[in-house]
Formats: sequence, structure tokens, C-alpha cells
Amino acid sequence: MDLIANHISHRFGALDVLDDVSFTVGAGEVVAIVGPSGCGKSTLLSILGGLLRPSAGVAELRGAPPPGSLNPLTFVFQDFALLPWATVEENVEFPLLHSGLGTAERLGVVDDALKRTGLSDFRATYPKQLSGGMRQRVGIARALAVRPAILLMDEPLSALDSQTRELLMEDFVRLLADGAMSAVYVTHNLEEAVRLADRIVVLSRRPGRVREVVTIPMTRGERGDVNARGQLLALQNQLWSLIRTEAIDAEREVQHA
Ligand SMILES: Nc1ncnc2c1ncn2[C@@H]1O[C@H](COP(=O)(O)OP(=O)(O)OP(=O)(O)O)[C@@H](O)[C@H]1O
Repeated sequence: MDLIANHISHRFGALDVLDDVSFTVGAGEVVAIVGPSGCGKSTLLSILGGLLRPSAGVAELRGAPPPGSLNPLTFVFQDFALLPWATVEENVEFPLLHSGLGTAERLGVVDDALKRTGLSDFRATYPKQLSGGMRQRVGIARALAVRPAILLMDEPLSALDSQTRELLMEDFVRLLADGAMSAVYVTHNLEEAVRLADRIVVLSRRPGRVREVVTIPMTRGERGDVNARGQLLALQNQLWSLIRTEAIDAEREVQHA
């Protein structure tokens, strides 16, 4: 299933946020969106996920969802967005409650999502008893439970310390390895972008326009190798040189706002 951003523009009142943004996320592909603060990355993700109607253009899905998919698109948020009064298992089951699945099938799906995220031993635990990294794993398990074609991720690792971030990046690489799911990955972190994405859409300062699309010429597996570090760093520098000047301007603008 492909996700297509087709000439998307958006304004909030008098504020022009996105200007004629187009790209395609093919089946099994991971596309990162980077750009200066406030350039419209989260707004674009909301439009792609159908939470927000763009002022112009359209976000389209093409092709059939994977078998058994309950929802072709699902979000993973920076703040995890878990239900604090519910256990890990109940949090993961939550999006399935009105899915029409029978209890046995529902619990099977939950088991599978918990297994894939290494949470099987924590099913009866409450979010407040878990570390940030484990909470985000619950957020990911809940997203997987609807068997999505495409994960929409908004800074999913930014609330975590660097070691936990590294471990979760490895989790993402594993989860995405079979090419069954695609992802759109919004991040400020260029290291995450070059480690995880197949292509990186670089947006300009607000109103965000597609400035460049950078393709990463290595498989995700190859990027885990120590010998790939130099090449990844060079790609990160290439991205930073594309957004540096505008990031400084955007920062000044935020400080004076
Ligand atoms: N609901 C809204 N109403 C009005 N303005 C909004 C709304 N949501 C976002 N904005 C404004 O739109 C602009 C783009 O916001 P958005 O959060 O999409 O940018 P971003 O690139 O994700 O930002 P950051 O990098 O800081 O996370 C900002 O100036 C923001 O203040």
C-alpha cells in the first residue's frame, strides 16, 4: 500500500505552514521528514494520517492493505499517549475493543504485538511502573496491534535518553526488516533519520516546501555495521548543511515570537 502526499498546502488562519508538498511512501519504505523547527512536520503527519484536512492538495492511500489489517495507518507519539489506569496488555488491546474481533482472536493479536516488542513479561504492569523506553515499546505494540500498512511516527524517541534511543532504533530496524510495514518518521534527529529511513524528505523553513529528497544508499542492516559509521556521518553532515542556515533563522524567530 502506498501513501501519497499530493500537492499538500496548509494554513492555520493567516499562517502559511506547508506549501505544495508532494512525495510518495512506497510499500515497505521508510521515509523520514526533517526540517527546521516549526516548518510544518507534525502538521504534515496529521494530514497524512487523516487527522487534519489540508487547505489544498490531498493525502491518498493506494493499493490494498495487508491481510487482516484493521487500520492501514496508525500513529506512534513522542509522549507515548498511554492510558495510565490500564495495564500494558489493556493498553495494547484498547484499539481492538471495537474492531469486531472475537475475544480469542483479539488476545492472540495482543500476544503477538507484545512478543514482537519484548513485552510479554510485562503484560500486567502499569505504565507508571515502566521506564520511558518500555513505555514507548507499549506505544509501538499498540500501533502494531491494528496490523497497519503504515506507521506514522512523530519524534517517537525524543523523550528518551541516548542509550534507550539506540536500543529502540535497533527495535525499529528489526520490526521493519521484513518490509511488511512502511513508516513516515518525523524527527529533529538527523542520526535517527539516516539510520532508519530509505529516503529523507528535507523541508524548508515555514512554509515547509520539499527542499530535497535524500536517498540512503545502504540497507538498514548494513547501517548497523561499524564500518558504515563514516558514511552515515557524511550523510548526516549533508543533511545538516541543507538545513543549518534555515534552522538558525527558525530558532531566532521562535525566540522573538
Ligand atoms: N492547531 C494549530 N493552530 C494554529 N497554529 C498551529 C497549529 N498547529 C501548529 N501550528 C503552527 O504551525 C507551525 C508548524 O507547526 P508544526 O508543529 O507542524 O511544526 P514542526 O515542524 O513539527 O515543529 P517542531 O520542529 O518545532 O516540532 C508552527 O508555527 C505552529 O505554531
